[in-house]
This record gives sequence, structure tokens and C-alpha cells, in this order.
Amino acid sequence: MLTNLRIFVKNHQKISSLHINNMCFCKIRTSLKRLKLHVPLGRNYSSLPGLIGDDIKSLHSIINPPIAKIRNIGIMAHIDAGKTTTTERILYYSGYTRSLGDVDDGDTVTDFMAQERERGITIQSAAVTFDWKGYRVNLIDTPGHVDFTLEVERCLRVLDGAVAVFDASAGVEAQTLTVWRQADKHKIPRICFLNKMDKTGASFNYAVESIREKLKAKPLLLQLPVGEAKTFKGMVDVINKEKLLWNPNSGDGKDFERKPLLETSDPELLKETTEARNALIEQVADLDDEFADLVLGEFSENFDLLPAEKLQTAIHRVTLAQTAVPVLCGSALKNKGIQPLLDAITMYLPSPEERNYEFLERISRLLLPFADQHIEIPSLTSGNIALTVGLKHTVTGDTIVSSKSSTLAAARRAEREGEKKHKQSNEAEKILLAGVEIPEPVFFCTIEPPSVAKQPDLDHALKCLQREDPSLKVRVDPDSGQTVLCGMGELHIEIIHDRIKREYGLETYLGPLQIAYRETILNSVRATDTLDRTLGDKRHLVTVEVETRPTETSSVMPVIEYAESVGEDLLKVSQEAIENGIRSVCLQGPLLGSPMQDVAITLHSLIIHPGTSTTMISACVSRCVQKALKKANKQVLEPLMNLEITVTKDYLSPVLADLAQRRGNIQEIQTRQDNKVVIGFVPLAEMMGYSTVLRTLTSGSATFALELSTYQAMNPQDQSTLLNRRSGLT
Ligand SMILES: Nc1nc2c(ncn2[C@@H]2O[C@H](COP(=O)(O)OP(=O)(O)OP(=O)(O)O)[C@@H](O)[C@H]2O)c(=O)[nH]1
Repeated sequence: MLTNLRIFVKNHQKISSLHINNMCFCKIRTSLKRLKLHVPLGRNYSSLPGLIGDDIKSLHSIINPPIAKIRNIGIMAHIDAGKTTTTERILYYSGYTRSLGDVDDGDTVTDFMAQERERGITIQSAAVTFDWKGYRVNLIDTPGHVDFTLEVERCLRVLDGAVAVFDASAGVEAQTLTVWRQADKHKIPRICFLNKMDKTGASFNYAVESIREKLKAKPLLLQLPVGEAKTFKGMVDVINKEKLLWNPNSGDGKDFERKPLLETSDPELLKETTEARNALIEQVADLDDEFADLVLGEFSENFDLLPAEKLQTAIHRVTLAQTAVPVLCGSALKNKGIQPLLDAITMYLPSPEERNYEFLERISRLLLPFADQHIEIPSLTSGNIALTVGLKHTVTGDTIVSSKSSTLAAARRAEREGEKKHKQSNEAEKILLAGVEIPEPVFFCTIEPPSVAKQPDLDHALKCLQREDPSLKVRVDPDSGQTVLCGMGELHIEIIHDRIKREYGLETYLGPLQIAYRETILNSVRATDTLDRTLGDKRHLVTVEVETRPTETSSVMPVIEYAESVGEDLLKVSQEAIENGIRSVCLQGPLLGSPMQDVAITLHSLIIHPGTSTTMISACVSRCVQKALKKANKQVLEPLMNLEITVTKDYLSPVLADLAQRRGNIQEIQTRQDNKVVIGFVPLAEMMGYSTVLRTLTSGSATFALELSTYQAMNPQDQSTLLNRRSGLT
């Protein structure tokens, strides 16, 4: 298993144990040879940036560029916005690949998993490293499909900046909002790239407006498009007042020219650009005091005299402060606008030293990632992204530290600092990277190995896959003993099934896909129970009285309370056993065996005979709570999903008619260019196999996004149908 590793070093010093200067010459030579052996020259890859012959200096520069020249960035967006295509162009223009890969032909660098190439979607993030005009860029292409949200989050926490890619004909879409929120959470500075400017319906203004309205972000328009949709030819660089046009005869887009806008040849465009530049200067001055002083002091009379570099430096600062987002445009597919995007990445997104990471990590074996190829490297300076192998106990979301004691010491130090600052500062939080939020799985199904003898192999495969992807949950059904997979969606489970076959050589069988329901109770019930058992010569005797009731506010875990009559001394020895007993019984509700939610349990009395084991206390509490839950009025809760469907006007009616039959609740129908966007809620149970139905209904022209909204009570009729089906009555 490969682990994505971000090396953080206090004060950005090198890690001494991995320092290249500590290596003897022959070891460096060996590394060079190894480097050449592992370089993926097979497909279209150029040699690695900077590596010319057996040149030790260039090896050093590959591994250790100055930290100010490093950019660790991610590419994120709604599904199909064009992240992978953009990444492919970036790799080509930076000289990393020698030909252009195509998502639709299944030969891109970053979508290297077989499932990605077959389906034309990104599932797993891929990291690549390349150089651009003296900068080292470590780039991660992340998936856009909602089933793989966790994959995006695990990348965001190690990045210094991100490029948000938009389909210029659609603007902000459902998953854009999700990834944007994730980037907000991890405080990632961003730039926006309005892709697909060549597509019918593409609209620069519409996309910019949707950034303003839906993302509540302040767009800084660094470019204006020249033409739109079929007429899209290039763009204007607002800061330098230059026109960037691509030579129509240059197939690969390498050939483009930058021309100053002139009063004689482009009077209209020049006027528009001057207005846009002035507006940009005012906007940045509003957000950055240093720049405001400069503008008001020296250049208030004539903004034209303001040097481009001053404006660019100020834009860098506001991007870093995340008070605004630079916006660029282009068409990755038609090879337009990628080189300026690369310039903007190096110019506006921060270097690692501009971000606040303040702790040390140490590791033994390091690899530089090039999508599915890796090169072993002897050392790395802080601020880089690398891979390491062989860590047996790490899972996605872990932070690797040099030692527990140094982390604790750093945390204590930070706490003291925090206290000094009157407890206002949250320094302690800086010690650890924010954890990844693991979404709740909404689907599950049983999985069986081809024979009982293969069960250990299946367990091993699932254990490894879970370490990579904590949104995959695995449990054993206590009644049937079967292994159950719980995932984020149909596609997620399908991909896991496929990976078990391809990567672990195991042909497994999946049971029917089922919805992850929950249960709750509607009234208060009391129950008492006594457990009296003699094991050997020891008597175990417990008597408990509990009350179960619905909670007022939503709570996934059971709320546990103790009546005053239950003595504190008694609780000291038994509290853990009691709470274990309650939690275990709440994992399997009385109706469907689904987890209980919104339930509070009060322990009213507890009598324990001396010498009774904690296991017996747990067992008695479990049984008593179960009794109370069974007596209560019960309710099944089903996952309710947020649904967003984008469909052309012609197919709106059949889509709406179909949704009505699926218990869909339409909230809003928006108009987005030539498309209608249907926004609403629908129970997940009604959405099994929906992608096929939607494709048939709309001749493949519609797309949809589904995300868990909440759990809602099922109506009595649907609930009884479900219970009958589960008990085999219908
Ligand atoms: N017209 C047009 N189509 C594009 C452009 N960029 C990408 N596409 C097409 O859009 C589709 C999706 O492109 P991808 O690059 O796979 O998009 P993605 O965002 O990586 O997709 P996921 O990783 O699955 O979320 C493909 O059919 C591309 O050929 C563009 O600039 N213009």
C-alpha cells in the first residue's frame, strides 16, 4: 500500500536523517540508476524534469527545489467539468508527456486505474510532479463523483492551493458546492478555471455570476474571453492588456501569440479591458490595505500607470487570504488557455512556506509520484508531496509524526503559547492536520468469497481497501455470519467489487444492494430485568431498570443518562460496561436490525451483587434496553437524498413525471442556459438503478447528482411493505 505523505519540517529545515548531503557519492549514483530504470518512458512520458544524464546536481534539483518555488495543488470540480483533460494538457505543455491523452480514448496519465479508463471518470486521486518556468508543481487530480467525496477530502488536507474547474456552460454545480465547502474547511486558497468555453451554451458571465451567488466568493476577473462557444478563440489578459490567440493550425495548442491590445486594431476590446482592469484594481484595493495605500498614493490619477507586478503581488496576497478568487477561462479539450492557467498557478497560489504547518515528520523510504509510476528518492525538503511504502498500521486520514512524545511536547508548547495569548489563539489545532470527515454509508450488500477457504483472502483485501478508503465500511452480520459491505453509492460498491477481482485476484459474489435504514422510537417505555447466573462457584446477579425515550434533537449515538438514585460509587466500577451494553443493543434496532437514532436511555436503578463480572452487567443492561425498545412504538427512518438533475428542456416533462412516481419532492426548477436544473428531495430507496432509467428517458442527455440530506420517517404504508418484504411475507 502506498501512503500519501506530506513532509512538514519545523522552520522548513531539512530532515537530517534523509539529508542528501549525508549520502556518499556512490549511493547517489545508485539512486540515479534506479531513477532511470523506474522512469516511465514506455508511453508518452518525457524524461523527468531537470534530469539530464547522470548529473548529480540535476538530481538534487529534482528532489530539492527551493521551497518558495514549490506549488502543491489539487484540481477539483463537479463530475465531468474537465479536471482530467485539464491535467493532461498541463502535463503536455510542461513537457512531462509527449502526446496528448484523452479521457474519451481512455489513455490519460492520471486516470490509470482500469475502472477509470473504462468509465472515463476519476475514482482515485493521482499525484504527478512537473516543472513550469522554474517552479516545481506537485499536482493532484481528484474525483468529481459524489461517491468519492472522501477521496477529495483526504487530498485537500495536504494541499497548499487548488484549481477549481467549472464547465462554463453549467457554472456552479452540485458537487462544486461540496468540494468548495471542503476546501473552505481546510482553508485552501483557490483559483477558478472556467473550462469548456468552446461548448455550445458556454457563458463566461453566467459562470462568474454563479460563483458569486452560489459560492458566495468574490471573483477577480483576470481574463475576458475572446468569443464564446463555437466562436471561442482565446482570451484577453486583463492585467497586461494583451490578447492571447491560438493558432488554428496548431493542433496541440502549443503555438499561441500574445499581442498588446491597440487602439487602432481593437478599440472596443481595449475599452472593455481597461474598464475590467480598473474594476479589478478597485476590487483588490478594497480587500488589501497595502495595495490600497499604493493605488491611492501614487496611481489614483491614472490606473494605467500601475505596474502589472504590483497588481499581481496584491492578487497573490488576497488569494492567500482567501478573500477573493482569481478567475481564468479556456478550453482544455481545444487546447486553449492552459499555459496562462499554469502561469496563474505559480503566480497566485501559495508556496508551502506561506502556509502554517509547524511540525515534523520522519520516514525511511520515499518515492516521488508520477501517477502510477514512482521513483525512489533519497531525501526531500519540507513542503513537498511524496509517497512512502510499508506502513502497516496507517489509514487514510492519519497524520504521521516523528514520535508520540515530540507531538505531545509540541502540543503542550502550543497550549502554553495559547494561554499566553489569553487563550484566544487556537495554536494547539495547528499541531495536527484537520481529520477527514467520513460520510455515512447509505447502501450495503453482502459479499461472499468463491469458497470458504478464500474467506481470509477476502478479509485481507477488504482490510487493505478500508485503510485506503474509510468511507467503505465492512461488518459481519451477527445472524447470518455473512460479510457486509457498506458504501456511499451503487458505483462505489461496484468499483470495490471490481478492485477485489483485479487487484486481489478474487472473484466474489455480491448480494442485492440494500438501503441502510435506521430506526427510532416514538414514545417512552420503562423496563426492568434481572440476570442471575452462577458460573463455577461465582454468582453473578444484576438488576436494572431503564427508560427509553425519543430525543428532542437529532442524535446518531444513544444519549445515556443516569437517575440521581444510581450511586456514584456503583457507576465508577460499572459505567463503561453499562454504556457498552447500551451502544451495542442500539446498533441493531428491533424492526430491521438497523442502527437506532434519536434515542435517549435513562438508567433508573442498578443493583449489583458483589463479584458480578462487567460482562454480565453489560449483558443485563443490553437485554433490558432491548426489552424496552421492543415494547415502544417503533418507526423506520429512510435516507432522504438531495437530488439535482440537469436536463435539456425537451426532456423535462418525462423526467418530472418519473420523479413523481419515485416519491420525489421538487423544490425548484432553475434555468441554466439551454438546460433545466431540477432540485429536490427523493428517498434513496426509489433511486436504485436511476442512472440507467435517466439515460433511457433523456437519450443520455441528462446528468444527476445525489447526496444524503437526512433520515426521514417512512410513511406507515411504505414501512409495512418494507417490513413484510424483509420478513418474506410479500
Ligand atoms: N467541449 C469540451 N469538452 C471538454 C472539455 N474538457 C473536457 N471535456 C470533455 O468532458 C468530458 C469529461 O472530461 P474529464 O476531463 O474526464 O472530466 P473530469 O472532471 O476529470 O471528470 P471526473 O474525473 O469523472 O469527475 C470528456 O468527454 C471530455 O472530453 C472542453 O474544454 N470542452
